[in-house]
Amino acid sequence: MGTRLGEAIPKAFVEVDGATLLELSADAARKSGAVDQIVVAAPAELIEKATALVPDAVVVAGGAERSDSVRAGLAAAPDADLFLVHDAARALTPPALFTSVVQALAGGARAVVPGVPVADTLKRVDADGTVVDTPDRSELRAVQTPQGFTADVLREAHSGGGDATDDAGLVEALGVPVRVVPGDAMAFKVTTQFDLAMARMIRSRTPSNRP
Ligand SMILES: Nc1ccn([C@@H]2O[C@H](COP(=O)(O)OP(=O)(O)OP(=O)(O)O)[C@@H](O)[C@H]2O)c(=O)n1
Ligand SMILES: C[C@](O)(CO)[C@H](O)COP(=O)(O)O
Repeated sequence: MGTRLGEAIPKAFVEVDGATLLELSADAARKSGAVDQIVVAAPAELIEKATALVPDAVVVAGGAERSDSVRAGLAAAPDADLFLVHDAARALTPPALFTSVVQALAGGARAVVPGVPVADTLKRVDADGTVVDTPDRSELRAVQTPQGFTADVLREAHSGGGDATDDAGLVEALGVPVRVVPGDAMAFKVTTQFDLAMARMIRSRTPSNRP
């Protein structure tokens, strides 16, 4: 719904320089050449609009939480061997990142996430706002999407109906190793107005990136 963004419409339908986040994300997947079929999980009342924006996609009704939307997408592609789960909000993701995740899957990994080193020092904080400890940031990665999985792994991870902030979290709970490949700063998630302003500025300066 884009609550943190605070626009009047759901986030995927917000425009950046004439194209919606949804169109930009679908276009990056398409341009990668690594994706055979796009499935879009959209708010139920916006299925028609999503279909008009991404006519080559299968469009399904998403769910209340991210994982519910992923499960709806899984159900719509029963014959897929591999799945890439991508946030519409990461609209400037370079097509090459899709390719690199698929290449890691082709190389034998069953679960792959793009990750970037964290630049800030991170603190674990308790409910009162007091620092508990400082994790060693050299061991930490900020992970992005597309996250790639073999179909059997992603289906099993979602079979219990659980919720997690990313799909890899559900896969980790199965004990399946998750490979990290280098992420890309351009795959940032449009979450706040600052991110949206950044996306608009970047896109207005990179015309070759237009669909
Ligand atoms: N019920 C949901 C919630 C999120 N998403 C996907 O998860 C991505 C990242 O989620 P987030 O940035 O949290 O989007 P919102 O839930 O819209 O943001 P907010 O929490 O601010 O409302 C979205 O782009 C969308 O692709 C989804 O498919 N279904
Ligand atoms: C999947 C994700 O983009 C990986 O960083 C992230 O966890 C999504 O979180 P959100 O709260 O749904 O934006």
